[in-house]
Amino acid sequence: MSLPSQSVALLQAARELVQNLPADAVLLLTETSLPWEDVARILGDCKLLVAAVNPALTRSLRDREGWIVVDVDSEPRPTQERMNAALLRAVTEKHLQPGAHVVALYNGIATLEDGPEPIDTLSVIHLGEHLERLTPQDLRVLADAAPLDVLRAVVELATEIGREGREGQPIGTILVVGDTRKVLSLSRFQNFNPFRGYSRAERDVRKRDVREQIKEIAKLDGAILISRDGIAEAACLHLNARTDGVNLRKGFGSRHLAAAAISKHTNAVAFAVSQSSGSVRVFKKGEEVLHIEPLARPHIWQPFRLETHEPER
Ligand SMILES: Nc1ncnc2c1ncn2[C@@H]1O[C@H](COP(=O)(O)OP(=O)(O)OP(=O)(O)O)[C@@H](O)[C@H]1O
Repeated sequence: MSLPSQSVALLQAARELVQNLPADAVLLLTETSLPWEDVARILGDCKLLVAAVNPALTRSLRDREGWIVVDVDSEPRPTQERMNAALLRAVTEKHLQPGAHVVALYNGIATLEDGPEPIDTLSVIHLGEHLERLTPQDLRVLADAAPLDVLRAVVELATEIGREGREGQPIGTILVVGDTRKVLSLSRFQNFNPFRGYSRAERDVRKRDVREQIKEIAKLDGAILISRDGIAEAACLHLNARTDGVNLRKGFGSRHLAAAAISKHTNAVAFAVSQSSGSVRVFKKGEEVLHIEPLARPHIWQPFRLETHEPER
């Protein structure tokens, strides 16, 4: 197998951009297997991150010195989202600095129904302030509330709810993670619990399809409670923790206040997704410890810049 000439040209362009801009790394998001020796030869000493839809494609690369395999889930999702997820993961795993410049190669123009497609697009991505907000240290601040993989899944869920809304409408919610018994004792159900009757596997937020279901549930009024091992336990909760002594900056309303208060009176962390801005604020012990501006809301979040270059023919 040899590299198609278009891929050769794109890889050469990526290498030149890394040297001349300069940029920090090449991110290769591939849907097909590639002759990796050729890729290595063309990219030379560029730092390379490889993310593949099918994990079998990158299995042989895991032990390769200097190459970094970034895991992305294999569920069908738009390329832009997959790339954002790969970049976010590369940052949280410390392969990239939050302010890094990355040359990304991927298939941006789908021509087949659902078959794997060759890379055809090159983008220069300047990771901006939105990612600076989400370093591994930040996640570690939350680490005693739940294991890292659960926190990552909840961060992803919260930012997606903030970014996407539902049926074209922005939505807000509160996701409370951990200390379930105490949280329930300080809450009341506003409606039937929609998670009732489902198995643990069907409520595990580490699974993408479960997160998709939860996005639907997030439309309902009230908070969603997730156990520290990542199982969605309850929704439609009105949080009743006392709010006196909770100091929030001006401009926050009752949703953020309720999130801060529940985190003050329990060992849970609370993610408030703002309906008005799409931002996610995480509270622990009554204080805001993390602020995440969702990616790919380009009309609002200017720091994320994307420049697309067509390959020269
Ligand atoms: N104690 C609570 N428990 C659960 N949800 C609550 C609670 N208080 C308010 N909410 C939710 O927050 C909504 C009102 O949000 P409000 O605009 O007052 O807050 P906010 O902090 O400004 O949030 P946003 O940025 O989303 O507007 C309510 O409709 C309800 O869904």
